[in-house]
Amino acid sequence: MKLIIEPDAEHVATYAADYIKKRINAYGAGPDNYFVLGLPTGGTPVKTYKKLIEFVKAGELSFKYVKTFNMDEYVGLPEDHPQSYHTFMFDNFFKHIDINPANTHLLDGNAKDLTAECAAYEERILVEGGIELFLGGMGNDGHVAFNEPCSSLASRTRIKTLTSDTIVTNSRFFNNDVSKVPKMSLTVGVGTVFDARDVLLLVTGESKALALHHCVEKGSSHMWTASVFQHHVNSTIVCDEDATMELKVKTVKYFKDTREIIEKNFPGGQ
Ligand SMILES: N[C@@H]1[C@@H](O)[C@H](O)[C@@H](COP(=O)(O)O)O[C@@H]1O
Repeated sequence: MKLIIEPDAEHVATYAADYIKKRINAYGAGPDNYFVLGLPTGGTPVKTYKKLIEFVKAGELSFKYVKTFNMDEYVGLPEDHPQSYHTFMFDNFFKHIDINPANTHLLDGNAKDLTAECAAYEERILVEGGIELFLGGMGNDGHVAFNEPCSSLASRTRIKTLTSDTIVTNSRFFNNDVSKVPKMSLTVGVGTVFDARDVLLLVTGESKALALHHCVEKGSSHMWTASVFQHHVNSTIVCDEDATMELKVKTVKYFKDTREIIEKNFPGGQ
């Protein structure tokens, strides 16, 4: 697992958007070769989406041959609810770029058979050849997608009950009224994200510092599900300085030095 430390959230977004642009452009996507991109919701990726939109408007990037799979969705929230992840993705990203809506995939939290919906989602990802790059965020408790603490690190797409911590945290999007936050979600599993050929997680702000410490400096554990990416051959966390507050000075120095040496001498190295 690589750790890239940027000064602030704006630079994290710049790094992430540049990374995604380079990966898509280098892939040589075309009608017979779609780039499959996994996407998150949450406050953290919004700045990255803005920068990707700017690239599309400037003609530097196209989503014509990109297919997307979102990480998760609330159960029982109407698709057109202002806080559904369907609405979030459309408003913050899809409506501004040149993607064919048929190529965007989100779990249906109102499906009659939620278990079948999850199985079909896994199947769809396989049919598309797997996910090339999964962009993600991280919860304050180190969760990835809605894989709350104690989720199996091998889990697949499924129904997941939210912890009270996540419900309270997400109540900021529901007028701070916890009673309005759905208690269940559909989410890709930790294993589903792990299967992506490339994983890029964005972590900003001091509220994520303890989670970052556990995911980078402690052992991999189902208590901090994003820690599993320690075992991934091609995973990167991009964080800001505020998120490093709980890391050892030695760890921060190592990753900063490594980055400098690599960028100078071995571009593309680990
Ligand atoms: N399901 C989402 C996650 O995918 C996201 O990473 C997390 C953190 O969100 P934020 O970026 O707003 O801190 O929130 C929710 O739990």
